Amino acid sequence: MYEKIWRSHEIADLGDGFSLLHVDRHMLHDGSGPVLARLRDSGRGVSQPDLCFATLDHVVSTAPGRPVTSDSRGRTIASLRDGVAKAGIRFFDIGHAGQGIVHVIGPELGISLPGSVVVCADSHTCTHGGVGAMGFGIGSTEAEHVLATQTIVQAKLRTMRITFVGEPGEGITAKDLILAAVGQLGAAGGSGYAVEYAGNAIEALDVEARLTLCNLSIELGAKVGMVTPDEKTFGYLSGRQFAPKGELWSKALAAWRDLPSDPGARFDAEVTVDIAQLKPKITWGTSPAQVMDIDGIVPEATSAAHRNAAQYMDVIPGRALVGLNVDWVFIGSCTNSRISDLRIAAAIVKGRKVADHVSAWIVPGSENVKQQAESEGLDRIFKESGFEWREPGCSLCLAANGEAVPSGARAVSTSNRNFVGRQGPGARTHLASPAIAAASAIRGVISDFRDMKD
Ligand SMILES: CC(C)[C@H](C(=O)O)[C@@H](O)C(=O)O
Ligand code: SF4
Repeated sequence: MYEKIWRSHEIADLGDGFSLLHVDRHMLHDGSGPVLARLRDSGRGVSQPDLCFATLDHVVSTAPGRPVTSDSRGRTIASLRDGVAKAGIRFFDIGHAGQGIVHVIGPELGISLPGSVVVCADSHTCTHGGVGAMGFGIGSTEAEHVLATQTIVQAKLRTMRITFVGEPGEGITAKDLILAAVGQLGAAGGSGYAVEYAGNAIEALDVEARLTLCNLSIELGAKVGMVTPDEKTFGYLSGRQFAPKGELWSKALAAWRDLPSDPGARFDAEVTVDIAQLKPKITWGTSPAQVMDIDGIVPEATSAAHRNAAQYMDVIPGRALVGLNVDWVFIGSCTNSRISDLRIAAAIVKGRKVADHVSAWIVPGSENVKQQAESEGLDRIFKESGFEWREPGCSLCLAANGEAVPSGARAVSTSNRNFVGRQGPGARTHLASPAIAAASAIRGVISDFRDMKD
């Protein structure tokens, strides 16, 4: 599939493994203002503004009323607004339909399509592979090149297929599958590869779960992660705002049906992940690869890095995580902030109260997710139980917006990175699924959720 998409976008073979590729969709976020300004200052224009889509997500406040939380953030926001207005780029501003985390709105609005090349100056652009797009993160110089030419120079990646074997057990979600893969392969195990996820368990996932799965490809080191588009994908995209319509839709469908890897296709690497005995996962350390079963024990230290991670996280090798006091719970981010994630969390939270000492936030991934959740009454369920119901954005995922987990506090977070200081200086992050996060908010300690469903 990667080869097919590559070939259909290759404009020129530049030698030494590099090619010039056509870019179908360029997503911009609030880091993109300076790139637009540089392009302007160099006297060049945006070649195809219709193929660019901009939103605000990283630095905007998710508090009601959207306060501007610092002068520099205010300037960042103003710079994007100014840049997209001058370039004539479609822009989803805060408070407007369509706004949200860049990797949530791409698929949701039908901007990212099967077989398309989607780029964004953001490492989690691999997320768009959940609908069968070849999405990858680029640097800001590359983004400038894309704006000027709607093309990009890339080196072809090697291909890896990760096949999940076995039937997933009770309560296993896409987050658990991908954390298991990251744990097995390591944080650099997919480095240099475009990954295709395969197996019955992947086919059984709904489209939003496939987006969650592909989202953590970069935590494997893989720039690209994809799931074969199928009837579920087409059903999901049909009728979305920017998806093709009418005759174009029929033509697109015919092309998309040719995308799956041919039977017998050879991959540079084949990996299997056995999920027959898989348990819901949670990270104990400061890398997404430092992951364990929710009912397991923190592994014994094998290296200085391991000891440092355990020390930073204030966890003890050989002991359980379940039962450890939790101060913060964050349900959000481009990993797990879609409507299906909020429904899972709401089912656990309903009729229960968040523990008194826990600050618990729900940050919907987009305006559309927020509105859908409100139309289903999920916001009331969350608010009545003591969660904060926030505006869409990256929020506590990276703490670049005036929102942070305090130093020394322990958070259960549905995001994708648990690096030192990621959610705020000194903050301790355990990555897990929305179900584990919701259960932990209610009990006030790290919790399994499998005994909590109604
Ligand atoms: C700020 C942005 C460039 C960054 C990324 O590239 O991924 C962020 O989204 C992240 O998740 O760390
Ligand atoms: S939600 Fe987090 S991971 Fe996703 S784009 Fe925003 S900061 Fe990056």
